[in-house]
Amino acid sequence: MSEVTTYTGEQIQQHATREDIWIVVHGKVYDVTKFLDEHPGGEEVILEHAGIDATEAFEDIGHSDDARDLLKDYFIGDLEGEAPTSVPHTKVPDGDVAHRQKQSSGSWGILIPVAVCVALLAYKLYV
Ligand code: HEM
Repeated sequence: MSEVTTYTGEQIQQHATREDIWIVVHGKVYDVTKFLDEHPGGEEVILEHAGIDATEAFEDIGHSDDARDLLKDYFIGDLEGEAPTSVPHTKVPDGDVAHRQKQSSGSWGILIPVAVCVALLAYKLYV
């Protein structure tokens, strides 16, 4: 009898990106990274459940028996403990956020001295 690997909710949450995506359906863990492109319902609906429990969504659609059979191809192990219902971190990488903040403060950083210079020039010219 072969042992089935088990994964905790925390481990599953680590796999929540397009390049590495796990979902939970009925207490089983699936690595659907390679299936994203092939999903007849589109990748967006699967991405929405990246790293979390997708059982309800999977059942709500009323997937066919073929779809249920397909699940087996992506099975990697059983869920241990509670299924995650959300991913703790934002899907936007930290670097991106930092980059955007830097950019906006950068443009203000230039605008303020320019405004001061213009005001000084205007003062010198007209007073
Ligand atoms: C590994 C997991 C999944 C597999 C293997 C799978 C498989 C499939 C398959 C084979 C179909 C074609 C219709 C059918 O045979 O039922 C389908 C359609 C669809 N799936 Fe999935 N699916 C998965 C996960 C999900 C999830 C998590 C959602 C979330 C809502 C979802 C939403 C849909 C939708 C909206 C359609 C289109 C239904 C339609 O156009 O009638 N699927 N899926």
